[in-house]
Amino acid sequence: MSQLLGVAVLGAGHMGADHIRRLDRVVSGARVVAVADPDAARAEEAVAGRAGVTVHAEAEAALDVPGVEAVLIASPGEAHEEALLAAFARGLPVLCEKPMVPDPAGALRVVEAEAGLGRRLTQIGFMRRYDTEYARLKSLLDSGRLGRPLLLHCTHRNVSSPPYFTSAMLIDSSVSHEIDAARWLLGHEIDAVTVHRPRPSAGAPAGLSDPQFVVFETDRGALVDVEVFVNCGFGYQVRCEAVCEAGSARIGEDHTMVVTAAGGAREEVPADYLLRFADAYDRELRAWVDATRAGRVTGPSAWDGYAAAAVAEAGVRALESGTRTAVGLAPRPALYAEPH
Ligand SMILES: NC(=O)C1=CN([C@@H]2O[C@H](COP(=O)(O)OP(=O)(O)OC[C@H]3O[C@@H](n4cnc5c(N)ncnc54)[C@H](O)[C@@H]3O)[C@@H](O)[C@H]2O)C=CC1
Ligand SMILES: O=C1[C@@H](O)[C@H](O)[C@@H](O)[C@H](O)[C@H]1O
Repeated sequence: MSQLLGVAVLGAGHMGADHIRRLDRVVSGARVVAVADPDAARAEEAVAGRAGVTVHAEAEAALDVPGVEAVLIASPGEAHEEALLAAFARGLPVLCEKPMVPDPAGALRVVEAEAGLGRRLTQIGFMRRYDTEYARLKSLLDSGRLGRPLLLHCTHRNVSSPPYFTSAMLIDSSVSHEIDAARWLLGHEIDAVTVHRPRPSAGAPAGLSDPQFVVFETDRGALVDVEVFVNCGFGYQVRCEAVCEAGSARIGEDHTMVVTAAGGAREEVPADYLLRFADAYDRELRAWVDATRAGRVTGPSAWDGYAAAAVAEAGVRALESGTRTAVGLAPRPALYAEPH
């Protein structure tokens, strides 16, 4: 491995451009070597002013650039399976944005391909695991001081959704974070989903079922509810309260500054995930670069990516049918025997 980990970034949109900036300016130990995006203007804009970075229309061309030692996938979810398999074929470690692969059959093919290699190469971009508040909640639950967790109440609000957003994406794009966070915080698998739809907000695009109220049942008897509202109009809010046998713990309420002036107080609300989770993305990439340089793979695994896809797919079916829907998970390969 060279002194600075050479990274190819696939996809130079919102997340890709932000990760390129992060690899270049925030995280030490890595350098961006190649960027691929079919939108050449976007790729050029993302690498502007950076010497020694090549730009490509095809993902595989970027992977084959000399000096590429690892891959960061930030293309749309539908492109992830092909990119992951191409990285595996070259033995390259990967940080793949969520959703790992949106459809569970494709996600399982990725798991099987990695298990076939006999070693982990993939870390999935579930950045909440690197957020200070989530990490503190996880430590508290793991300590057992509050007894067994019984309920998680979650809120996930975005100011507005992108134009391509569908009702299913509230679950498989947005709630995918709560699916992973719940599995990780509780150490349980999710085995059933019910989705309730209140009347849609007048602030949501016509035809979008927004907000939604999602209820997950876990294999050890806990319940997780998620209010997801992606056109709330007022701010980016991600909250979670764990209710346990001997107490409760709440995160996501005191993240920003409170400004007191002119006889009143005003709490700032972040506008989007890039602001709310800025530190978490930094820590996520630092952990990935450090582990990769040390020849290790840590963090959310391809199995976690598959489990999230399977639960989300059951959630989308529950949304469409209006009924409680069971989640079917394939057997977990030995490679992923460690707890999530
Ligand atoms: N962890 C998080 O909080 C977030 C994660 N995401 C995830 O990041 C990924 C990218 O999302 P955004 O940046 O918001 O989307 P975006 O639409 O802003 O950018 C995607 C870029 O990928 C390019 N692209 C399309 N096909 C490609 C291919 N085959 N190879 C390389 N590039 C390709 C597009 O031209 C576009 O420039 C998605 O998986 C999304 O779910 C997005 C927002 C937040
Ligand atoms: O991952 C993300 C987006 O893709 C998704 O669309 C948003 O709802 C989430 O808040 C954000 O974290």
